[in-house]
Amino acid sequence: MATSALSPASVPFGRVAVVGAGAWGTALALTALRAGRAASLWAREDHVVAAVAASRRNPFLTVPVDLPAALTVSGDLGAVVGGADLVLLVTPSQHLRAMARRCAPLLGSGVPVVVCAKGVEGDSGALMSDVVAAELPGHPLAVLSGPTFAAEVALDLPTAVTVATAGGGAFGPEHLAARIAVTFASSTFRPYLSDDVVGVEIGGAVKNVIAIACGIAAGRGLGSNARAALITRGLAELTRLGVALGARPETLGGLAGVGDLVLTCSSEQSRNFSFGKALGEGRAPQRSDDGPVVEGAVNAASVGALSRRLGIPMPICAGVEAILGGAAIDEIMAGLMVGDLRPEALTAENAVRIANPASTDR
Ligand SMILES: NC(=O)C1=CN([C@@H]2O[C@H](COP(=O)(O)OP(=O)(O)OC[C@H]3O[C@@H](n4cnc5c(N)ncnc54)[C@H](O)[C@@H]3O)[C@@H](O)[C@H]2O)C=CC1
Ligand SMILES: O=C(CO)COP(=O)(O)O
Repeated sequence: MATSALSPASVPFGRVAVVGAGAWGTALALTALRAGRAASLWAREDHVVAAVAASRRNPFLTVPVDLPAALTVSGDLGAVVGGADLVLLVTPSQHLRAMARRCAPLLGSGVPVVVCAKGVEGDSGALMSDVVAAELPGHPLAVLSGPTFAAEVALDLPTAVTVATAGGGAFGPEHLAARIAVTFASSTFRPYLSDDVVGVEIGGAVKNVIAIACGIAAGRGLGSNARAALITRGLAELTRLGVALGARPETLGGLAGVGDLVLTCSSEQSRNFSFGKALGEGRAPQRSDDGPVVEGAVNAASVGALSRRLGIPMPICAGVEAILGGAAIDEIMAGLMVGDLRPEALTAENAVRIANPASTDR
């Protein structure tokens, strides 16, 4: 069993329940098991429970990894979350509220909940942590995010993540983020701690939209320079939105911002990037409600609505939203190259300045 070098004095949570047996929930359950915890996984689909029972494989996981017999996979939500002392919510963002609501009467009193979905709620523009706080009052909250292709985590390849909890203060051994970190830490899975929940969440939600933009550019054959520009100016967009919501700019320079942008915007392993690439090539990307989630395709609109409500200019995200609404790709991409020439704004100080709604910085 791998051991943790991080916060060795923290007591790990012993029984981890994972709600959502998609690729990421499955990989996180495996990570908990590898770190020496008991883990159980709730699957929404009967066929997933049946497939695991028959072959120890989950069809949502695209790599051939056998799930150990020690991993309980069940469709009985109460049985999965009832005995847990830590619960991970890993459903797509647009279904997270309903899942949290279903969990409410089933969770033990005061059991901490970790948000692992990446997105902003459609109607409300709420962050996932706010959604869960509203549905599960009395349960301490954390967010786990970062550059983490589920397939690579399932294959036990080296990965670093950020675990964020609100409230600040020193990360002593009793701190929730420290306890969550040791629960999952191993020689191949390294959590870092943060007290900037908003920054970590905004990074994860917005990078999916930027990844679609990068995919579109790749599909259109716009080259590597364009991709680097989209990643960097995408970082400016998620930084200014995050700062407007109270995040610290340096959080967006970390794993949950730059780290996840670099990963998702430069690999066809990313569903968001691949979705964008198909669009850029003029193909209709395949998507279904029961298939792999493409969060950016849903979140382009929710991020767009939130940015407009706050008066934050996010032209790349707005461009993706417009393309998904039927606008001509070439016109939108060309539109990103015009406008007043202005100082580049990416530093902490500038991020605060450009969070000013009066700015039209691109
Ligand atoms: N796959 C990855 O590499 C990573 C995914 N994430 C995030 O994790 C979240 C879950 O994504 P994946 O595990 O990749 O999903 P997936 O694409 O592997 O599977 C789809 C999931 O959606 C669930 N689902 C579909 N309709 C639902 C409904 N009405 N209610 C509840 N659940 C429903 C399915 O049961 C299944 O678990 C997303 O927010 C994603 O952005 C985060 C990091 C890595
Ligand atoms: O969030 C992810 C990696 O950190 C997964 O990205 P995709 O959903 O684009 O595959």
